[in-house]
Amino acid sequence: MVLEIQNLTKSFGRNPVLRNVSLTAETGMCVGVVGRNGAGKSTLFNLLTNILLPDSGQLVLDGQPLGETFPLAVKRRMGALVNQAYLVEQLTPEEYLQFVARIYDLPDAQARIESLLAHLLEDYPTVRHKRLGSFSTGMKQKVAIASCLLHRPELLILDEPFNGLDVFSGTSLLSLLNSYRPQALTFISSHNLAHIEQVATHLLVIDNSEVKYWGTLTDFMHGERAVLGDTLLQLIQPTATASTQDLSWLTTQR
Ligand SMILES: Nc1ncnc2c1ncn2[C@@H]1O[C@H](COP(=O)(O)OP(=O)(O)OP(=O)(O)O)[C@@H](O)[C@H]1O
Repeated sequence: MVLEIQNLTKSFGRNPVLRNVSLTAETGMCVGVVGRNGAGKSTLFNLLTNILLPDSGQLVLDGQPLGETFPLAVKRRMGALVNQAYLVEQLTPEEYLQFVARIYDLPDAQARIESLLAHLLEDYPTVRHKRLGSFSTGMKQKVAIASCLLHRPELLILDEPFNGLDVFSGTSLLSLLNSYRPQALTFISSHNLAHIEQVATHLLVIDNSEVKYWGTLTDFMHGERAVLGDTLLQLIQPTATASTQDLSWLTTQR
């Protein structure tokens, strides 16, 4: 799969969020999308999943422009965790994934469902009969991630998948994503740059509505064993200064 993002531009009212975002990426790449709060990462993911329409620009998949409404056949090739993970809270995790399997027309998904849930939810045997409404934030997140992977998507879009995950679950998800990487083109965002470093092959840095960097992670780090966060700060906040706000009312001793 080859995805071309061509000059995507999006504003909300008078607020330009993305300007002329362009790149070409293909199966096997994992693109880490990073930038400050409000930089436009989720907006980009919403454009990639047809939740939002661009003001201009387009997406081209394997040479075919996707148009305003992505064809169903294209949507079936995608798996996405965007915005707040939405689950049917009355269902157990297994029932929910069976529901997702039906949407994707997967007749024999039971073995997949069992193995994914058992991998992602370490206490699966004890929680398997509980309704999702009673799950913790992190447990819900893991079920949502399982629902994105069930149909083996060729385009995997994960907006902040590590949110709510404990250190063990985060490590387990990293290993799963690294194993799955050759099967798909993955876009992933995270403010935890240690996670991005461990999973991304490529980096897309968005700042001030524009692409500040697009390329391999290795090139971004100039081939050095630098810390990704430091290199990123140099790029998007070269004259970083401490806040000048007077917060002594908060920080002085009582
Ligand atoms: N539906 C909307 N209507 C109006 N403005 C929006 C909408 N969605 C996002 N925005 C604005 O677009 C900008 C980019 O938001 P977006 O959620 O894409 O940022 P982000 O990079 O994902 O941020 P974060 O790291 O905080 O999750 C922000 O200024 C936000 O206020």
